[in-house]
Amino acid sequence: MTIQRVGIIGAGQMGNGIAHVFALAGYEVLMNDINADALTAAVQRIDKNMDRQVSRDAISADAKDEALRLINTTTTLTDLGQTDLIIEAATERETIKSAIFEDLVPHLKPDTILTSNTSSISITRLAARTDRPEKFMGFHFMNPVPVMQLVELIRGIATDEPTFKACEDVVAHLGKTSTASEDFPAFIVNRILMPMINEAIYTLYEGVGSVKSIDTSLKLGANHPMGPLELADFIGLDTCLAIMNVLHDGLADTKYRPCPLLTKYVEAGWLGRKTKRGFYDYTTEVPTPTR
Ligand SMILES: CC(=O)CC(=O)SCCNC(=O)CCNC(=O)[C@H](O)C(C)(C)COP(=O)(O)OP(=O)(O)OC[C@H]1O[C@@H](n2cnc3c(N)ncnc32)[C@H](O)[C@@H]1OP(=O)(O)O
Ligand SMILES: NC(=O)C1=CN([C@@H]2O[C@H](COP(=O)(O)OP(=O)(O)OC[C@H]3O[C@@H](n4cnc5c(N)ncnc54)[C@H](OP(=O)(O)O)[C@@H]3O)[C@@H](O)[C@H]2O)C=CC1
Repeated sequence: MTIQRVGIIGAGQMGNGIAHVFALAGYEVLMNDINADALTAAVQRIDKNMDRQVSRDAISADAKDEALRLINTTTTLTDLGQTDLIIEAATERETIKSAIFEDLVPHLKPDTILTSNTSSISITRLAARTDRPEKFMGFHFMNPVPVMQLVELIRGIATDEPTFKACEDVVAHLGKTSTASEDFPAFIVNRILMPMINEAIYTLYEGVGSVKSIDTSLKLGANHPMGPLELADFIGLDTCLAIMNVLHDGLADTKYRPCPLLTKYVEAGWLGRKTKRGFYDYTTEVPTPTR
């Protein structure tokens, strides 16, 4: 099938990045969020990120204008009924995602492909809540979407080959690279990355090192572009905790136990960059380590 109209659900940091790359590749984008302010902020963020690309000659000013023209927004989920491909990028909570798919399905065309950008949640279980598990799969972008090359594609147990191939072709059309993962908790990237981040938080919790020494160690000692605590703040500590819980519950192994300090930060509402406080304080011009 031809994919031209793409629906994106959730206009947070991932949703706006996904809308950005689809519009630049010439797809019509309809972005949905429960919060109208989130949609306004997402379009402003896309505008700003595209300006940066224009100023660095990565795209032309005309390409930016054309891409912005292709992006529309709505707070009404059922408006997404006529799209060819849906990418759900709402908050990492299974009850939220399941409710979205259940509300949406009766309004979809029969051949619309449904996907989730979930970082960790079972694709098979989400698919089972819809009328089309064979046309459902994981479409996992990395953050920041306009910069990161990878899209992880996840087959649920029922995903059929034409659906997988259609998504593979879309990733190629976006100019990105896909890898295939089977449907196990947190797939490939987060199965490996998130325990590393969680271990960095344990290293802080046990007093082995400060925020600065842990991040500097990994940046200069292992050539990571960001230290693990800086990266946790960038991803969102709520999302990191949700992923650790999916690993812990899904694999029933204590090695995935979320660090109690991570849990405490999330309970405090210290979610990282998005709330201006996490392992760093972002209210100062240069982020300040908090421990
Ligand atoms: C949790 C999950 O489910 C899965 C995940 O996503 S895990 C997270 C995966 N992501 C990572 O690991 C990111 C690690 N960090 C990095 O790679 C780098 O720090 C970074 C690319 C984010 C920034 O790199 P940097 O060298 O410090 O910054 P900078 O030189 O300013 O930017 C590099 C490029 O990224 C762009 N950029 C930076 N931040 C951006 C953002 N938030 N949105 C869009 N573009 C951005 C810049 O415009 C620049 O583009 P050009 O090369 O075209 O000029
Ligand atoms: N952060 C990251 O680095 C990555 C995240 N992901 C995954 O992408 C998804 C989104 O993450 P991210 O963008 O970081 O999260 P954000 O918290 O930045 O954004 C989530 C957005 O979804 C909205 N939302 C909540 N419920 C609904 C709903 N029922 N319908 C429509 N929108 C809703 C939220 O609104 P409100 O704020 O009002 O609740 C918010 O605007 C998650 O599944 C996450 O695991 C994947 C790769 C990387």
